[in-house]
Amino acid sequence: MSTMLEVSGLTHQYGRGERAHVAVRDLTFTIEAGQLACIVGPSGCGKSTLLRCISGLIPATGGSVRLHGDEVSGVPDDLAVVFQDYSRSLFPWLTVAKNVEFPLRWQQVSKADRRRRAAEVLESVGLAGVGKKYPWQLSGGMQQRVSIARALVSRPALLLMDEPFASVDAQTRGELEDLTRRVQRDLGSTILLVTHDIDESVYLADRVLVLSKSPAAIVADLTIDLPAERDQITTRESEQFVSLRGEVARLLQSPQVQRTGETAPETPAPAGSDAAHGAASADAADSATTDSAKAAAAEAVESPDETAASRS
Ligand SMILES: Nc1ncnc2c1ncn2[C@@H]1O[C@H](COP(=O)(O)OP(=O)(O)OP(=O)(O)O)[C@@H](O)[C@H]1O
Repeated sequence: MSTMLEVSGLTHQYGRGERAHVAVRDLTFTIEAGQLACIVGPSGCGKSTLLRCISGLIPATGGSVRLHGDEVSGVPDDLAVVFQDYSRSLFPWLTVAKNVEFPLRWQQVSKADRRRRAAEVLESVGLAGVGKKYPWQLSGGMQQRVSIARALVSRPALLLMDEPFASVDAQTRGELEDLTRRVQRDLGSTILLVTHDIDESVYLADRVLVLSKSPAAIVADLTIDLPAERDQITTRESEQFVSLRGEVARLLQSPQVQRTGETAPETPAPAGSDAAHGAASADAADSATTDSAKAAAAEAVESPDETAASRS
């Protein structure tokens, strides 16, 4: 697998002087082409800031981001973002088809090709035949499908998703999760998705990165070795799923996460170094990441006082 995204020593500080706030500090990791990685972490730890830096919407104040080897400085053409708030992402005065075609207007794509590609991608997200409607004529879940279609129409090298299913009901959320995995498999997309939902991260991902409190540091990088074919009922009932979700939940309560990145240990060797630099085999990375998770979980169980103290 080739490296799609390389984040090295990424730091972002909002403001200056006394008002300065370091949201992420010295983050290093890579995402391989075709991977679906999820980021989880406490509220306010810097997840959205990280995605904004990766997408070039805001500049890093330290370190670098590379997309297939090219340094990101501004929003790359072959990167797309899906935000939580679909109602503010779509243009209400444009039809669904025109919304989806929109990113292609700035590319050398003929009108006929734009129409064909929009229709194809709408079909791939289960919205064949709704191109002539307006976004406000659709349900919330359908509108988010339109946002996903619009993100996919330009065949991005990297798709970033920031809490994409947080504003829809539980059943729609499950459908959109399955859609995301299907799209990733069918199109070979590389996806980095932020979520607050532990179960969702395990269900969706090939890999889960757990961040500490702000400024975010990577506390664990877990390989999710569930079977590729996943099902909302049987996968979530499986022993492997329950064990993995427990591992992520314990990590999120561990002192390592509850400390801020100021005091957290450096990016853990398991995934931050080996997997990140492609130096280790998948098996080695897998066992190492699991070990780091177990160590953090053990720490959480063994030092409840410290956990409580660090939360206060
Ligand atoms: N434009 C901004 N100016 C100043 N500080 C900001 C700005 N945006 C975010 N922050 C601060 O940076 C920190 C990280 O914010 P960010 O939104 O990245 O966290 P998050 O993990 O995505 O949060 P949540 O999980 O609640 O969505 C927070 O303390 C936040 O208050």
